[in-house]
Amino acid sequence: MARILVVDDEPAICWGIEQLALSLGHEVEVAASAEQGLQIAAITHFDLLLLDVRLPGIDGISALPKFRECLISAPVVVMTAFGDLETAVRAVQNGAFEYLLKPFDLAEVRATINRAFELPSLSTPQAIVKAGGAMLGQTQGMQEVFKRIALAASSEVSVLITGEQGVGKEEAARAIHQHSTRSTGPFVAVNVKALSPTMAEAELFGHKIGGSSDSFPARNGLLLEASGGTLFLDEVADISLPIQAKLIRALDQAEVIPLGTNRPIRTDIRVISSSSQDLSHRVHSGEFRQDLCYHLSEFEIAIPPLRERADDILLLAQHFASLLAGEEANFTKETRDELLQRKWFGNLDELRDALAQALSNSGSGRILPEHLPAPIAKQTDDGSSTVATKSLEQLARLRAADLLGDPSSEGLVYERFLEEVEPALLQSAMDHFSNEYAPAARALGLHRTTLKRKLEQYGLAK
Ligand SMILES: Nc1ncnc2c1ncn2[C@@H]1O[C@H](COP(=O)(O)OP(=O)(O)OP(=O)(O)O)[C@@H](O)[C@H]1O
Repeated sequence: MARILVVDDEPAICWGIEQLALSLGHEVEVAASAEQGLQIAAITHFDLLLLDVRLPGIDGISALPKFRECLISAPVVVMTAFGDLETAVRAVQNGAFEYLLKPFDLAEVRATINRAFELPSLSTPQAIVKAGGAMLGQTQGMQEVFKRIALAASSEVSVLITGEQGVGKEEAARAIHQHSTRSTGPFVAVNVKALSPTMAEAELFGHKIGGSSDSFPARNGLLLEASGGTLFLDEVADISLPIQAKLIRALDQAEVIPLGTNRPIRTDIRVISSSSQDLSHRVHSGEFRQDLCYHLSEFEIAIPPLRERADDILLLAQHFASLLAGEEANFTKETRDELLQRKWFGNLDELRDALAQALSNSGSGRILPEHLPAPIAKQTDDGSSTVATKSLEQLARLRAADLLGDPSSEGLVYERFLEEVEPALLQSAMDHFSNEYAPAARALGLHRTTLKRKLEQYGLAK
């Protein structure tokens, strides 16, 4: 049995947690403000504190250091409905071991209480955290990411960040570095895909040119450059097996042996990696070393694709447009609807690029749907691409905008537009029905002679 203090000004939340904790066999006291909670904590021993952020009087995070003095090593769970990266980092910095996002269900609270008493290795935050962080997100999915970034920043464990291309993996890695004790050291990002196969080893581990075999390398290599800071291995799944073997050795021993030398040099690096592929699949298929996979993924952060955090789309669109144009963009209702209904298979990269193009097409800050480029197609497993919903409509809009803006098309826009799309449709129908007019005409809903005439007109008749 443990003693739990719940500080929240919402009686219903206190009651719910109290009932749950009692059913788990714990004792509970509740307080409606930080001040009241501190008075109770000063005279009673507690094993766990559940602390709300928004409270009347002192807010929960500002009160955390005082609670820490009373509670000494007891874990603290911060509860908030207003999580952003900054809140998460401050919570961890001030001694919280986890935070719960409101609204939460009781199963989550139960799991959190149980975890608190297990005291995982990340429970002792050590970071002196810098303020700042340019990552935006108000959806549950991103709040969870912020929480995990904050936890990762407070420790030295290796981190594997997973997610589709363009979801913000590098941004997350930078945030971890920036909020960690290594923030004054270098952040060295290695784009593994871009490493030339022949030079990869030299680029990573350094090399010397000529001279005696134990002289200092002529080039330091990226691992040494990252010493004292963070090494970010972008798309780590693409590292070749021979380099994987050298890398695991370097990380295990905390030293590198530059090419052409036999003298190991000590390193002090924290590794963060990213992958848009499932690393465990690569392990199973023998393309990735299991020991390296373990070494790199002591802690994992999965960033959801943009289409699964639709409530962040407009926030991010406005953010990118302001960054690009230097002022707030004006999205019409149709544009907002269009932004919201797209799948964004290229994630934030696609959103940012689409806005850059839209701003240039619009010539002003007022962005209409036809200013946006066609959506990126989704890659299927066989490498081919399926056109994303509405991309045809978008292409049509773009082409229509071109024709409408061309004075030589005056009075001919409809005809020219049809001339561009009709042949493809007619030809597809003919191909599908092995050049037989009757079934093709039936499927198209045209008279047979009309189909024949149109095919002749476009020079497609057989
Ligand atoms: N939460 C966020 N808030 C604001 N901007 C973000 C956020 N996440 C990412 N970005 C921006 O979105 C773009 C894509 O992010 P990033 O390069 O980190 O993605 P990635 O997953 O590493 O991409 P890739 O798989 O192509 O390497 C960058 O311009 C980055 O600054």
